[in-house]
Amino acid sequence: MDKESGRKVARALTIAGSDSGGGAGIQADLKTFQELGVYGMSAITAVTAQNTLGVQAVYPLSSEAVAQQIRAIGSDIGADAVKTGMLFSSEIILAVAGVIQELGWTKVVVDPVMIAKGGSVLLQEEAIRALTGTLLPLTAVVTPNIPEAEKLTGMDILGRTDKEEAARRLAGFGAQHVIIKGGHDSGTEAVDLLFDGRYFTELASKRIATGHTHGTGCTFSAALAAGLAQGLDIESSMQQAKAFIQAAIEDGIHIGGGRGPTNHWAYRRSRLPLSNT
Ligand SMILES: Nc1ncnc2c1ncn2[C@@H]1O[C@H](COP(=O)(O)OP(=O)(O)OP(=O)(O)O)[C@@H](O)[C@H]1O
Ligand SMILES: Cc1ncc(CO)c(N)n1
Repeated sequence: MDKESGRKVARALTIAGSDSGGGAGIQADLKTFQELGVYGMSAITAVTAQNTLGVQAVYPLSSEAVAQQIRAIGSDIGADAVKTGMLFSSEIILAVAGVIQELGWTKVVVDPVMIAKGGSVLLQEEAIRALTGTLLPLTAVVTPNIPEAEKLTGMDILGRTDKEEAARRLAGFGAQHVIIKGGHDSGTEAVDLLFDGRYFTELASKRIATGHTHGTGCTFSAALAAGLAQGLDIESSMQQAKAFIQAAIEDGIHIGGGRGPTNHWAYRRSRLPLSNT
């Protein structure tokens, strides 16, 4: 609660890696929270030296440093929703899961970031078991892209039936909801599949032909967490997140010599009333 205005302020925390280029990771998450009117906070897991051309170096923090940042927030400010992004190692995953449990947070969005679009490793191979074994049981929504869903479940995903089976397996690890994202699919639409443990719902949008897709997954999961922080249910949060990322991709920012970032202010601008001037 803001004591002076008496208004309740929605608060969201991202636990993720820093992208020096500003298009993905912590930077994308905080921009997204801000654009959606949510107070953003961060616990940094690793610093990456990164730009539109790729990841040049990764410097992970100690699991203690990560846990302390989260506890600092939990013991004072609090968070209405949390998202995780790049977690890098099993030590960091175990620490994050431990503190989330300690603080009793339930609106937890897990984006199981593994490999950057340029191919750099953002999650060590041996950490996959820690993710499925300790973090997914605490998760309200897990948001893998197709290669991540394949890795987590150990199965190939070739079509809709496989996607459904993978979603069931991810729910089997304890995630309450699963969204398998369709950015890596072929086809004229980008179709995201939501599974709530019983039913499947699809959310499709026109696939945009663009090279400016750096940070799409981070931005989508941050928008999802922002919606949950604001008290929306999972389906409404997903609709808002899909509209947010669609606008951000459509209006990509043309900077750098490689895969450019999306435009985090495009959604707000698309909703502004037209001026008469
Ligand atoms: N070209 C596109 N056109 C429209 N929507 C897209 C496109 N690419 C991705 N999306 C949407 O963006 C969101 C993120 O999906 P995507 O599969 O790209 O995530 P990701 O691979 O995890 O991203 P990242 O590389 O940042 O980790 C989803 O809602 C997806 O449907
Ligand atoms: C720090 C960071 N997190 C996530 C991604 C995935 O987009 C990235 N490239 N960098």
